[in-house]
Amino acid sequence: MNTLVEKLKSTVRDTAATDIRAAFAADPARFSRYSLTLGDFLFDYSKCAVNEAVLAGLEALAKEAGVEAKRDAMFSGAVINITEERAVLHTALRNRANTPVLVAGRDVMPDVNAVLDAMGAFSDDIRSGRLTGATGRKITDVVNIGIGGSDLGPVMATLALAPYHDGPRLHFVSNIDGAHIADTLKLVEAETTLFIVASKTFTTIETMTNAETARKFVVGALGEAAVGHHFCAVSTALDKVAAFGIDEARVFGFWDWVGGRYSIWSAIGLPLMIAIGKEDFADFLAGGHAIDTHFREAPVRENIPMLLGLLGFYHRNVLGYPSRAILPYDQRLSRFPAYLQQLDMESNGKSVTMDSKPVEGQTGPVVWGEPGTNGQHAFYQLIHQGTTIIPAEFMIAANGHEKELRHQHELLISNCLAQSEALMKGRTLTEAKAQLLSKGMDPAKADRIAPHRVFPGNRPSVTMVYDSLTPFALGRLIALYEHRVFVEGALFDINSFDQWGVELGKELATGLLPVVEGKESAAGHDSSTAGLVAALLKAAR
Ligand SMILES: O=P(O)(O)OC[C@H]1O[C@H](O)[C@H](O)[C@@H](O)[C@@H]1O
Repeated sequence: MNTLVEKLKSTVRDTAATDIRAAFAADPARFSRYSLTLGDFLFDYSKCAVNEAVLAGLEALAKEAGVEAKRDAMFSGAVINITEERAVLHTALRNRANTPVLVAGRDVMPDVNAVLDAMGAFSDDIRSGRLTGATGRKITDVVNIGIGGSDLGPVMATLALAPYHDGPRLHFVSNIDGAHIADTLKLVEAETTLFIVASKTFTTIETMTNAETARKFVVGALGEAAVGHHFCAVSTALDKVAAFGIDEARVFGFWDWVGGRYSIWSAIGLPLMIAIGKEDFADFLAGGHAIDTHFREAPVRENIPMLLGLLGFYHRNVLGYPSRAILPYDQRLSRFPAYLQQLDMESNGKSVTMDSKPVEGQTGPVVWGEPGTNGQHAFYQLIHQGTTIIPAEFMIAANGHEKELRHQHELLISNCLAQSEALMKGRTLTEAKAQLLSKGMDPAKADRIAPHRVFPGNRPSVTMVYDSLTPFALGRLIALYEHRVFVEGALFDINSFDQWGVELGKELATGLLPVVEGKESAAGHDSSTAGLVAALLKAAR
């Protein structure tokens, strides 16, 4: 692998691959050469530092890392999450072809379909008012209590699909900060609210604590007997749910082969289904399935998730770029960067190989972003002129949902395209100076100012275009990123499906609680931690 990476570095130098501007000037067919379509989805990677030699090098890397074989192992239900000894089969949840998917020799599709049917029936009942609160009033508000993978997906997708939202209002509580649930409870009435307690493990302290607070809210307003009418749960730990007192008929299960950050397709998607209805939810699943089929079948050079993953690896390990920006020109995708932070950084923020050795080279980059055009007025300065090169990933719909505001959508499109063009083209010193002189500036001043107005250019980006942000398009986009993360993890030779890095902080927080409560001394903690505890206790009222 290392030899191939080194070879690719020389290829980049020898072929001047990073001079993207020159590559465009030399090849009028560059866009058609380095873009792909899948239905109404267009993936343009021509503004990256690639050429035939680089792509051949990346293909060789994929071969050496056995990416295709690893992909096939995932889809076939192999235990690829080796530290937790689990298969990785979120793809089964959106397997609309309904072909058998075997886990330890048993087809899981009947169970998947049974839960989907149960979710559909429950969601229909809530949306139609057949299922009411304890006093017979219709449910008008649903509060999802969950965190991480049990929150970010539903939050992101519900916002993304706002034009399809015709069910009850949705609210999301995740943070242990009492402000989150307190502010949310002010917006709802106990009589007309359904709480979904969403937790894969049903042990997560934030979720369990917020659920208890919600329970008190319901009991305080309507009495203990009302709890059954106002709560339901989503979990893999059915025994623990029973202990919380939620009726079995209101528990929607999923399985240990669904990772938290890959669980939007499972019963964790229940709030989304209640918002948009089961038919639109099925379209969302179908979008994910379309990408699965493409990922499994298309050869590497025509495979969008494969190329996106290879480009990610290339940017990180060959060109040395430490982060990537996710820039949706789609206001309703405003939580997509946050969603991808968990998907990508929790999956690929690792330092140990599948053979339990330290990784050589770099693993996952820092992932961040904001919707355009807001970002343009904030951090794009650094992307254009800073000393760090940040590959940008733009996404834009051909059509907004607001037909009457087409003019605004045209402005949005022109801004999106202008940014990637500016990043690639840049502005030379000569151009900058000529522009100032043409405005009548005196030459000495122009000499002084022009360097500040230079844009280096050759800054890479990909652009993804889709017809409009439908449930299908959203499902496709999420699955595309899931598989890109898979491809990068396969190239890094790490386990993308565990998350031990979140454990230490949790353990220490548990140990610190009695200290913060003033029940135990801070002895044994470092002086900073002890000093901070003392200051907070002193100020506590
Ligand atoms: O769904 P839960 O079991 O409550 O877990 C919620 C989240 O917490 C954990 O700390 C993990 O880092 C996440 O991957 C997970 O999504």
